[in-house]
Amino acid sequence: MSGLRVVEVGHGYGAGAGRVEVLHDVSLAAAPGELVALAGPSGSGKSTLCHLAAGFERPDRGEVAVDGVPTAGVTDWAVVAVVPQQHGLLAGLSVEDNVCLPAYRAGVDPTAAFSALAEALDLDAFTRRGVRETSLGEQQRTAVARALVLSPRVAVLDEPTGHQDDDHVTQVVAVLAAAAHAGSAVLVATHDRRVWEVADRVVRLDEGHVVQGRHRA
Ligand SMILES: Nc1ncnc2c1ncn2[C@@H]1O[C@H](COP(=O)(O)OP(=O)(O)OP(=O)(O)O)[C@@H](O)[C@H]1O
Repeated sequence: MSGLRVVEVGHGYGAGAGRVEVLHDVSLAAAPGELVALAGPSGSGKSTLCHLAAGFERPDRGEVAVDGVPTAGVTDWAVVAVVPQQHGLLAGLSVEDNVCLPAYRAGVDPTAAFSALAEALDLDAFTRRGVRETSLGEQQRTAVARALVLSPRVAVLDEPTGHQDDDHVTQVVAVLAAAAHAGSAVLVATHDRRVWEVADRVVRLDEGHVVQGRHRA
């Protein structure tokens, strides 16, 4: 199956008595063109699942793959791109260079994608500024733009609206929906109902178990 596939994943941290089992037999999928929201209480395992989906870690058990290839071996942001909870921007670079970095690395001209994302995410007023001289919300939107600049096959976003006001939440949600509409498989870990409302599916985690899925009415 194409897109993101998580099959019977178990994952934890530490060893011996201090071992914490975080994910238990978790399966989910995001097909190309689908926006899947990952919901659940704090500590339920959303970020852990995002890390695995992004390929930052290899699952202890089960499989996490994009188009059949384990994400842990994928470094190409045209295949899997991510917005980590802490954004992961390069502090020494401008907003524009952060957004365009995946394109520079891939040898792709980012001009058209950058200007569309900068306008859609209200970055235009500070694109030449260093990211250190921008607000946390601006940094978060910069990280969203960076994840989408190559129109990745899979985009994984951890709480991408957490630092946004209402108007900017609307912009981020619209950009994520547009990315899915354009063919990306989009996985969004979020407490934000406004993301759940546009999602094709909401997968809920509780203590590392999938407890329900909801198809949009
Ligand atoms: N490196 C680690 N070592 C040990 N335990 C960890 C580690 N990372 C996460 N955990 C634990 O795993 C559990 C799940 O954490 P995770 O960050 O995935 O939850 P979350 O659902 O994203 O929470 P939040 O909504 O607060 O961001 C928590 O109990 C957390 O303390």
